[in-house]
Amino acid sequence: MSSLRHVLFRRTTPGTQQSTEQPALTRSMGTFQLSMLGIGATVGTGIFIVFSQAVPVAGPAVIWSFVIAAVVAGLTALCYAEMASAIPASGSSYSYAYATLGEFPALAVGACLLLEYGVSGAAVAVGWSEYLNQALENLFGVRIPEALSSAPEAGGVVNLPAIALVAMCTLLLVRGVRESAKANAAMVMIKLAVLVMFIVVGVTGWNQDHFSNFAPMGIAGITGAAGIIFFSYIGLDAVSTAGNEAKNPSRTMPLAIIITLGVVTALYIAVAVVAIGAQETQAFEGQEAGLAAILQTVTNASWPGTVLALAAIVSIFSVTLVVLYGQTRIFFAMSTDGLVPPVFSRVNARTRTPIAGTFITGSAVAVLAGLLPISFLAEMTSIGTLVAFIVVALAVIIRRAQNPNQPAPFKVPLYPVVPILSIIGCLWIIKDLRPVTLIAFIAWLLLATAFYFTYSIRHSRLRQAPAKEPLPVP
Ligand SMILES: NC(=[NH2+])NCCC[C@H](N)C(=O)O
Repeated sequence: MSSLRHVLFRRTTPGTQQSTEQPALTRSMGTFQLSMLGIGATVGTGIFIVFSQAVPVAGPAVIWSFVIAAVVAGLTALCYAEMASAIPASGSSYSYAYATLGEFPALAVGACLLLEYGVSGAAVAVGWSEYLNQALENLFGVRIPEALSSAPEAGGVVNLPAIALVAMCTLLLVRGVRESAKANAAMVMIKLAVLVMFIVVGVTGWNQDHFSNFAPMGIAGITGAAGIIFFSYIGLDAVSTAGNEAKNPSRTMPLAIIITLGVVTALYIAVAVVAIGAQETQAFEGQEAGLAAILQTVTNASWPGTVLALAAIVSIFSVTLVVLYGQTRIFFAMSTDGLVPPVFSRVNARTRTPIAGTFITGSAVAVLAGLLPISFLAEMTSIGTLVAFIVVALAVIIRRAQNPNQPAPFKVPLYPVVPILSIIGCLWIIKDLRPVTLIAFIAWLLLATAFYFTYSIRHSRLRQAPAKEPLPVP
């Protein structure tokens, strides 16, 4: 029994395992590209659609909901920043769990990340076809037939646009990380520009009266809406999947996480203030293209609808790209540790990308996006993400306890308040998830456990080269 425990919790320093004979990933991303990666993953469809759900719950005080959600996400972001600086590997929270908790918990976190990245990438790609159709209709008056633009569960045959989007991202990722990062940065600039445009144009419709009945649903309304809004802040952690491809990662990764947090928070809160100022509260409920409708009212023109639909297309493209990137790098990390097959860490000498692993990941995500009942899986991405967040906050505490003298270039302020509040914040959002989601999540973890005992335990790198002592964690 104690030997099984020894196996399950065996651990080592990640990032040390890249073999020297094989081609490795290259370090080409600096602070700017890494920040673009973080913003690319975070600013998605959430900010474009969240008001119709959140404003009816909180009223104009939704502004405070945005602040609260930012604080919860920010606490987590700080924990990620510390771990990214201490353990600059590519596997995000998987790698942090591997170094602090051991192999089996790390595999379970890997399963959570598969929900946060792979599955949520598919869910995001599904949303893309709707925006594509909206833009096609606005611009040319045509739509892709229902049968070819929605999955069987939604009354179609196959969701071709979703598959095409995943295919484009896959091809881009295969070409090289520098090319992908450049394309992503361009798309991020476009989506940021459109949100800034919303703020500048929207503020001209300012009406102080919209703030009069400020918090009709009180504190409960404000916190309830914060839970809904939290989704919009997910993605700050994507920076931590780039450890092996960042220049000077211990410094640039925490910096990029904090820059992402700052930019996204400032932008979201400004968008919220302007949206409330420009439109009376009652109008938000049930409003489909919320931000577009606000600008159309303010300008009395129809162009904002088209611009925002195009922005959503670009925005989702970059989310899908970054999320798919993250998934391939998480698999890369797991593969170098021997927990998933070696094909995921085979790097092509010319492109310096894990080509085969990227194609396998892309194909699986494409199938999910094109055919499967994604709405159900999408609910599970939230819990997978939140559990991964909790593990990172725990990892901060455990790492400091295990290696009190080991410096991390970035340390969370107010330790241990920040990681503890981060855990409480995540639990507080989990508590509102539906019970069925929790049950499905546990089933998913059991599946991962079965995989561990049939594959990982026998192929683990730590089995092949058993360490007498667990190596010290940096
Ligand atoms: N890693 C992820 N799960 N990214 C998707 C995050 C969604 C993004 N925050 C949005 O507002 O649309």
